[in-house]
Parts: sequence; C-alpha cells; structure tokens
Amino acid sequence: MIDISRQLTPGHPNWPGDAPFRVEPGLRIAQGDSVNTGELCTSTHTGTHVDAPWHYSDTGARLGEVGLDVYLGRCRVVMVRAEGGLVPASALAGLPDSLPPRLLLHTGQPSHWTEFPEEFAALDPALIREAARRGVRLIGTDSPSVDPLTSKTLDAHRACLETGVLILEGLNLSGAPDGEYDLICLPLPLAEVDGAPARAVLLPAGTLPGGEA
Ligand SMILES: Nc1ccccc1C(=O)C[C@H](N)C(=O)O
Ligand SMILES: [Zn+2]
Ligand SMILES: [Zn+2]
Repeated sequence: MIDISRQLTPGHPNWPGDAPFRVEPGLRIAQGDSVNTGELCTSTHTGTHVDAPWHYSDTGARLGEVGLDVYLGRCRVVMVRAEGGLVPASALAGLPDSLPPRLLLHTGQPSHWTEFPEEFAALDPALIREAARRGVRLIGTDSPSVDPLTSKTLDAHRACLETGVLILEGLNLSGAPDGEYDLICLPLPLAEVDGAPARAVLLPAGTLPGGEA
C-alpha cells in the first residue's frame, strides 16, 4: 500500500490567507483527566483534500451530495511536466485513448511542504477536457490547486465543472511510480461543505472488487 496523503503537522503550510492548521490540547491524563483529547482547526483545503463543486460554483454540489464511488477504484498515476506553469493536454499523448476513471498527476511536488509552494504546476483546461473525453471522472494532483495561485477565473476548476470531473488536490505522489492502481480516498464525512481533508492510499490494481470501475 502507498500512502499518498500529506502528513498534517501543526503549522502545515496553507493556502495564503486560509485558517492555519492547528491541533489544540484538550484534556490531559497527566493533569488528572480520564483521557487525552485535542481540538482540530483546519481549512477544508489543507493538505490532501477533495474539492466539492460548491467550492467553485455557488450552485455546485456540496460534499455530502458527491458519491463516494468516484473516490474508490481504478486509477492511473502519471508523471507530468508543466509548460509555462500549466500541464498541457499533450501530457496524455503517450497514454491509451481510454483511461481509468481516476487520473492522478504527479508534477514533482515534495512529500512535505515546509512552506506553501507558490510556484506549482497548474492544469491547462484542455488537459481536463481531454481527460474527461478519455473517461476520467476524478483528476488528482500533488499541487495545492488545479489552477495557478493567482488565478481569478479558475479556468481549470471551470473545466472540471463543465465536464463533471471531480478534484483531489495536495496529494503526496513522491512514493508512487507511474502505473495503474486501485485508489482509496476517503474525505472527512462533512456534508454541507466545499471540500474536506482526505486520507488517500494506493493499492495494487485489482485489489478492490469491481474491476476497472
Ligand atoms: N483556500 C483558498 C482560498 C481561496 C482560494 C483558493 C483556496 C484554496 O485552498 C485553493 C484550493 N485548494 C483549490 O481548490 O484550488
Ligand atoms: Zn482545494
Ligand atoms: Zn481546487
């Protein structure tokens, strides 16, 4: 099994302006309490997370309306390179015309962010449309976003909205060679939100029942 989630440690870098990731101490056995507890404070977009369409469209589905099936099943990991800051549709040129429903793009982000990676590879909307044409329903990236940090038009998110492709961002693909796997990605069970941190792992292809689904 390959864990493709980013480890969340206090102070984990966040999207500029977002709530800092914090774990505050709660009860402490050492102080006479029966248990140790903690209080978690996080942005919905911290580390490895999924976007629900409501994040980028005010009429989009909230996370509770997105079926879990899109996050579970056959996927393909592909190492890609940006051109002028965007991964182009030509990144799929060497791949079959029919792709698994989940495509995870490895752009070369490190396994741990000591600071927020302001220069990251975003996705050309044409890549998203080409991936959708080839059967992709979920696009993942090790970048913190499918759009550039300064984007105001969110062209890649819009292309995902138009094609119905869902989004998984902030992956840690440093330990995942190119190839086909079965993805298990489980967002936190928050219903009325725009996204949520998720734990994602890769299993050998064929591990999960349901074959290529
Ligand atoms: N927190 C934000 C605040 C404003 C704009 C973007 C973000 C993001 O976190 C980017 C997000 N991961 C995205 O879906 O692209
Ligand atoms: Zn996001
Ligand atoms: Zn996003």
